[in-house]
Amino acid sequence: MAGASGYAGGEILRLLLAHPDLEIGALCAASNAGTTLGEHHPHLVPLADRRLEPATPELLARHDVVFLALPHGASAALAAELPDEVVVVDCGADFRLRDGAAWEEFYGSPHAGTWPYGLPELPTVVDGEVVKSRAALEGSRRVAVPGCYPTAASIALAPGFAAGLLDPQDVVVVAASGTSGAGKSLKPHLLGAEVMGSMTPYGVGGSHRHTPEIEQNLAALAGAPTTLSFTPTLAPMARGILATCTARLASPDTTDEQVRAAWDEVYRDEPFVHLLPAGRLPRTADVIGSNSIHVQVVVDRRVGRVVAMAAIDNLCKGTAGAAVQSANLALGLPETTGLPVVGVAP
Ligand SMILES: NC(=O)C1=CN([C@@H]2O[C@H](COP(=O)(O)OP(=O)(O)OC[C@H]3O[C@@H](n4cnc5c(N)ncnc54)[C@H](OP(=O)(O)O)[C@@H]3O)[C@@H](O)[C@H]2O)C=CC1
Ligand SMILES: CC(=O)N[C@@H](CCC(=O)OP(=O)(O)O)C(=O)O
Repeated sequence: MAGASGYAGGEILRLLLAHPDLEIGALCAASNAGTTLGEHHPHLVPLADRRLEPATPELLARHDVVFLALPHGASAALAAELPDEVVVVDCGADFRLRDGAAWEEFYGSPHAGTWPYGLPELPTVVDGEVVKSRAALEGSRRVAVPGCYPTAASIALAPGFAAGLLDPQDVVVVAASGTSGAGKSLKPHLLGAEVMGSMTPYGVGGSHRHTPEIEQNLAALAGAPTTLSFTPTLAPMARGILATCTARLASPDTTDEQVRAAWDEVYRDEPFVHLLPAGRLPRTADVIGSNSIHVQVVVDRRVGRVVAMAAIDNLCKGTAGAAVQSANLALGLPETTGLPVVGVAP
């Protein structure tokens, strides 16, 4: 694994320590190569004395599966040097977008390509048919793990687009994230004094790089371009994302029962997506430490909009859990192997 000293890398290792079929190989980093894992992740007790090594393709290529948990742009160069037969699971953004122009606009560098999208339970359209994204992950040697906000927002809204109930124009997503979403490197706006007791919007005005990723996921289902207003917000908590998403009903005649049935049909058999009983609302506190997504959907009849909400742990289902779930599919293992459905509460 590369990026072992970071937040996403640490969470992947926490999950792998409980995985019955995967053995943890080399632990790699960059500036922290030579230090022990325990200096960065004291909670990973069984691995505390393991020394971090430089992330070279030669070392990583000796593994059956390589998890890359690196800053954007660093994965593509490393992945290009790994053999085709190695399963490479990239937690970064490098291979998530299909539209190269959107990549260049939001990331400001040349587009590296597109890999199967590591959100197995997301419905998508292939050859005119709605299928789950897991189909493309089974046996794949490459996986692009989604961004954390796109995971929450896409799962919240997808059933409405899959069933043709929603208007793809004027979709609005406002989502709050814990600060671990920003990674471990020092950033002045993430100092305790800045974050504690305060919520702050950022990436406003359509500038956040997850905007085209959410649009891509929804447009695939809507069969038409989607226009999205996305506003992320920093919340004073370490983990968790709550996405509150609204979209116009395509027809005012759509009943509440039809809306609920559409969401129920898509997620009824999903082990990690839980459509909450009517009246209960998703809370980040209920999913921390788990690979679960809690979803609720209601109709705001006054304005003819659906309000779809999802809560995830950004580090688990939002990154590391999706990475391990996708690796399971790539390797032909049961998809849920080693992944917690139950969180830590209160
Ligand atoms: N945090 C989250 O909630 C989510 C994160 N992700 C994605 O996961 C990836 C990792 O994020 P996160 O763990 O938060 O980031 P961190 O900043 O916490 O960790 C980054 C890791 O990458 C290593 N690294 C940095 N540059 C290089 C390089 N050039 N070559 C090899 N290793 C390098 C660092 O090593 P060192 O310590 O030695 O510098 C560190 O281990 C990112 O792409 C992020 O977007 C995706 C979804 C959610
Ligand atoms: C709170 C916070 O800063 N969150 C990160 C998103 C983290 C993530 O999932 O995204 P990537 O994998 O695309 O980096 C951000 O807004 O940049």
